Amino acid sequence: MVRSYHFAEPSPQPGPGLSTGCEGAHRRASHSLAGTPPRRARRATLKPATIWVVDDDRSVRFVLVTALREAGYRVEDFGNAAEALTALDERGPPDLLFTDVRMPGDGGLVLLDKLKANVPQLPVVVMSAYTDIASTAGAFRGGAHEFLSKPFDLDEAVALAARTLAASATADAPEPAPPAAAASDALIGDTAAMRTLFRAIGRLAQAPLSVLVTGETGTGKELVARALHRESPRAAQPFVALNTAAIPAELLESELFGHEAGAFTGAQRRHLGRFEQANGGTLFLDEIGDMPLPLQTRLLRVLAEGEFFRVGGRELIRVDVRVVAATHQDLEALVADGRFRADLLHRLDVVRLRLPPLRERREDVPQLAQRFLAAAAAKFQAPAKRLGTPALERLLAHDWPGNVRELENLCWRLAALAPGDSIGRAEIDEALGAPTHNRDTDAGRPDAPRDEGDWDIQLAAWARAQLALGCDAIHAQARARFDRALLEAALEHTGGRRAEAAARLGLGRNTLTRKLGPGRHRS
Ligand SMILES: Nc1ncnc2c1ncn2[C@@H]1O[C@H](COP(=O)(O)OP(=O)(O)OP(=O)(O)O)[C@@H](O)[C@H]1O
Repeated sequence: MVRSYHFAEPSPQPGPGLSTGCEGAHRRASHSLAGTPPRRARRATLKPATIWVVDDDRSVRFVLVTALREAGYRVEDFGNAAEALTALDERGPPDLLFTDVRMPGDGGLVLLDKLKANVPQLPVVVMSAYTDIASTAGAFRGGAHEFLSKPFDLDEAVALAARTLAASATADAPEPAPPAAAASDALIGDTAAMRTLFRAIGRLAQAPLSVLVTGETGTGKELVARALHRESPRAAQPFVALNTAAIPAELLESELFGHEAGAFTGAQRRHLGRFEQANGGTLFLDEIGDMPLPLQTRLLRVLAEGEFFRVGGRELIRVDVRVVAATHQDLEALVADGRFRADLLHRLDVVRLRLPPLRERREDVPQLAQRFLAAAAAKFQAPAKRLGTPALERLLAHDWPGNVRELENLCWRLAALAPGDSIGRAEIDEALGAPTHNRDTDAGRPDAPRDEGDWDIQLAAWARAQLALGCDAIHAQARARFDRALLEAALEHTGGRRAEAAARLGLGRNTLTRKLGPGRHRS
């Protein structure tokens, strides 16, 4: 059984660009410890490991401390960083420390810094409800052993404690990486898949490994590559991107490796290739699946040896470049077809990051749309347009084949073209190129474009919008609207005659009266 706790997690907060249309939106605040206790982590004969939990949220402390104690650890908890540091002076370090990031006084990252300065070997798990790249990368850069997104599954937290303690018993203290350049975090997402991705980026940014980013077009592969660079020790060096599919095959070699003057017709001057331009930094090779086979062979050699000749050159050039490759194609299928070298795939694919399509993380749509509308408004020096609930429902129902890029383009179009400050459903329909539905003018038209069978699709879209906006108890809301729609249609059909309306609906008259509630005229 999975044990979990839930508490006030920052859900995408409706900001100035969004209206919620949701009366009952509130943050959840409950926790539960019910469930099977995990196996005891230490045998009774061994001295149990000591774990400290630092968090200003009493309920988080309570559930985590209880779960860790149940697992056999000696656990102490502290409401702030200063208390933990005092205890460190008095009693020496624990074997493992969990700390929250945002706390009154010194935050968790400051505590992490102080701990790493005094007891570098102490493994620290950083916990936060804010799983963006700035937070995860900041934690790993500061020397965190692991990043735990709140709310977390308690069994997972206990298992993480066991793993960390086991690893720290054998490992040397990790070298804290030098601070990377501060930068704004452009990747938006609050779904579980994106949080997992942000944690992976935060961790991978510190490691000099090749990364293969996969995902459909427009899912943000280049943004991921930029974030990996920005948060890495290479941040002060260049980030150079090359879209393999956009360059004619015959020019690609010289684009990558450069050429000497006179190397081929038209090569009047020496040209430094992208590898040289990226020296010390990161080279992003987009659409790697489109690279011609002969060039794949050359790339493989360069990646293996770290050196190459410019086209037409005799000087051996050595570079230190981290390569991040991306593709929307199935590289394994290309390998099977003989169109991609298996050994190159293995070299590029040391770590793979998969970006989910937007339709698999629709809950991120409101936040993304809000960000894009705000960016467009800033550019146009105009107030940001707002998305009404029907518009949001329509956005949530769309499948986004072009992913985030399609949403971004749509928002810019709306910001430029939609009349008025509030964007309605019809404008989204129009911008998406779908037939325009207008409740007022379409109602009653026999040829109304609204498909009679699509109300369940619209209901699903409404539910997604409400959930994305943080509304609770939406079943009751939906049922009330469902009943109202049926009752009103039936009463309209029977000219207001309740008995007949009830019969046509297959309801008892009393049930219909109850559902109509007080204040309805009797017929
Ligand atoms: N998570 C995100 N948060 C904010 N903006 C995003 C996000 N993902 C993508 N974008 C925006 O969407 C657009 C497309 O992103 P990007 O170019 O990184 O996608 P891609 O997967 O590399 O696309 P392609 O495969 O077509 O090259 C960019 O303008 C980018 O800023």
